[in-house]
Amino acid sequence: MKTLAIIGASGHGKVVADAARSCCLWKDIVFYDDAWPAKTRNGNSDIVGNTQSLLDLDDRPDIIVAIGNNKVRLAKQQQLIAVGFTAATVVHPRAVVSVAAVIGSGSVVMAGAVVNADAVVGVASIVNSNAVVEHDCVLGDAVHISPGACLAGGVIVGEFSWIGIGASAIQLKRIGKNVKVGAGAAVVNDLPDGVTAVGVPAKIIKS
Ligand SMILES: CC(=O)SCCNC(=O)CCNC(=O)[C@H](O)C(C)(C)COP(=O)(O)OP(=O)(O)OC[C@H]1O[C@@H](n2cnc3c(N)ncnc32)[C@H](O)[C@@H]1OP(=O)(O)O
Repeated sequence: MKTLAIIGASGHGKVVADAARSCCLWKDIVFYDDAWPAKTRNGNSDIVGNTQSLLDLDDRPDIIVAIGNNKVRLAKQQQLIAVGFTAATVVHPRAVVSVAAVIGSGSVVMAGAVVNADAVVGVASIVNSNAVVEHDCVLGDAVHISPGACLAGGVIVGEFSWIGIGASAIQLKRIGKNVKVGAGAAVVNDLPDGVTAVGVPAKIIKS
C-alpha cells in the first residue's frame, strides 16, 4: 500500500481525507500545502510539507489535489503528473458509482453522491456530498458539482464550471465552460461559456 498525499490543507481537503481513509486503499494519508511550514495542522491532521518537499521525496506517494479553485486544482495536478506523480481517484465507499461510469484521475466522489450509468466525470473534478450526476452526463475536467446538486440525464458541463449547492439542471441541457450556477438554481435552458446564472429558472446575471 502507498501513502496518499493530499495537496491543499483546506476544509475540502479534510473531507477528501475522510473519504480516502474510508477507502482503506492507502497506508497513510498526509497533507502538503504551500503555507507550510507556517501552517502545520489541518484539523486533526499534520501538514508535513509543501510542494517542494513533495517533489524532493524519493518514495513518491499517490497524490490528490484538494484545492477548491477549479483552475488551480487542475494546474497543480498537471504540474505533479508532468514530473511523474500518479493522481489517485477517491470514491467514498458510500457513494454509488455505476460500473458503466468513468471517473477521471484526481477526481473525488464524496459520501452520498450518485454517478449513474454511462456518465463521464473529467479529471480533477469534485462530485460533492449527495450530488447526483445522472446517466449519460458528460462533465469536463476540473468541474465542481456542489453538495446536493442534481444533474438530470444527459447534461453536459464544460471544463472549470461550478454547479452551486442544491442547484439542478433538467435533462440534456448544455452548461458551458467556466460557468457558475448559483446555489439553488434550476437550469432549464442551455448556458453559454463564462456566465454566472442564478435563480429558478436560472437567469444569466454575469457574462
Ligand atoms: C462543501 C462546500 O461548501 S461546496 C461550496 C458550496 N457553495 C456554493 O455552492 C456557492 C455557490 N455560489 C453562489 O451561489 C454565488 O452567489 C454565485 C457564484 C452565484 C454568485 O457569486 P458572485 O458572482 O460573487 O455574485 P454576488 O454575490 O455579487 O451576487 C450578485 C447578485 O446575484 C444574487 N445572487 C447571488 N447568488 C444567488 C443565488 N444562488 N440565487 C439567487 N440570487 C443570487 C445576489 O443577491 C446579487 O443580487 P443583487 O445584485 O440584486 O444584489
